[in-house]
Amino acid sequence: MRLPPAILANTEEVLREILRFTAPADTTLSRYFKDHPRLGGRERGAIAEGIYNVLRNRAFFTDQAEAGAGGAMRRLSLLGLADAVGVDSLGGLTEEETEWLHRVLLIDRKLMHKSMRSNMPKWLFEKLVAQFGEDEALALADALNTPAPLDLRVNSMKASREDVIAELAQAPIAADPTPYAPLGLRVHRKPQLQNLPLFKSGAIEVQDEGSQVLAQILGAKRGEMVVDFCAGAGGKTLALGALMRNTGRLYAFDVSEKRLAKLKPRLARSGLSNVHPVQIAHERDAKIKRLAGKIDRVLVDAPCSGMGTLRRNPDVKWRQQEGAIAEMHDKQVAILDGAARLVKGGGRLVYATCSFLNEENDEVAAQFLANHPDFELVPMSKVLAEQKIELEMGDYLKMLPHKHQTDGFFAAVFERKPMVKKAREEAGDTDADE
Ligand SMILES: C[S@@+](CC[C@H](N)C(=O)[O-])C[C@H]1O[C@@H](n2cnc3c(N)ncnc32)[C@H](O)[C@@H]1O
Repeated sequence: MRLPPAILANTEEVLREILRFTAPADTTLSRYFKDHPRLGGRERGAIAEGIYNVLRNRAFFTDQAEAGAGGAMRRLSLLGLADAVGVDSLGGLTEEETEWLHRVLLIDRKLMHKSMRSNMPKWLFEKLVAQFGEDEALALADALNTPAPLDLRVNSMKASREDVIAELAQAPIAADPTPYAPLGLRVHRKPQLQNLPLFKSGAIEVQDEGSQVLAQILGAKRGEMVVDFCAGAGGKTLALGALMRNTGRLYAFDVSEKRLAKLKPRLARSGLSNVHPVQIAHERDAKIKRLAGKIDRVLVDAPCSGMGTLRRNPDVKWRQQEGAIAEMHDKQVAILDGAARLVKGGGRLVYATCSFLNEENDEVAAQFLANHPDFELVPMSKVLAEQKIELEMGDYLKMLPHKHQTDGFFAAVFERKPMVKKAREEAGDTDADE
């Protein structure tokens, strides 16, 4: 059955708002759907997919939509929708539009000029080419412009991976174990999960496999003191709490009250009682000082450009300004510095981002090591071997969608050298005499 012609007007309306780039696309889209309760599930799905297709392919679609009948916004919306559901599923098209859409969608995008094929702002593609070389930059751009699969993390406090696969099969939802994350599942298609008993009981959470690997490499163990310094809504906090088998103490710090509030219902579902959410004002907050030199493992999942998540948030590449990356770098260095004070001698600090840009990754790690002779790098190959994760890496973790089918993630692991009493006192450890 064809989609009603009205969804074209809906798509145009919301696309016009999203392309102003004053708010994240998913926020604008959710608000639009809330304001239009009569739109059905199928219509919502098509509008959302159409919009995301435009954001993914904006350079190519804009070029194609420049000439022709009707307004440019209508032509962009048509391209997004047709790419999502097929030309023949759209109602209310003129003959000319139908013919034009068929023609454009047949273009082999692999043969286009590289900057057009990348569908990225020029500055970003140039950074990618400088970092990866042209061939790999294009492979990465292609992967970033493809929708992400749906990954789940099994909450080991509530079920095993095998239990969940069997229960999902009853729904019936097919899922396979992920190759790297020991508790991950990759679901075929994208079914609604919110109403499944497995979800309501906290046995599963939606989480990209790369994000799961990040939590795993912190190596948090039973009974330890752990800090998730940039916990946000707690994606990694929940994974860490389960890895600690709900023992020890896990502090979930963040500057955002709103994000920490979103952690609360997830915590309730998870069954974890070892998590302590704490809102901090900044990375030098006095609440942190009290724990200086006492923590076994600290995760800094730093605020970043989010470029690694373009498969899910394709608007980020258009919203982010080149100059913001350098500012981000300075912020990341400052947060890592603040968090490092917490780590005890022999303890570990993990710096992570969901970006593939060297300025936010390798360069932050190098600067940290240069400024902190009391920390040394633990090569990622060693960390992964400890965790029995079969992934080939050098010094750092660099997960990339075209290589690992995950979002883009970076991580570096640092270990604090054993501290003598004076160093402990300087770190603010008031129990240094013990
Ligand atoms: C990448 S997000 C964290 C995502 C989260 N760890 C997860 O797995 O869902 C980065 C977080 O850092 C927080 N943040 C920003 N500045 C901070 C600071 N100075 N200290 C602590 N957290 C900060 C942001 O509010 C945001 O929630």
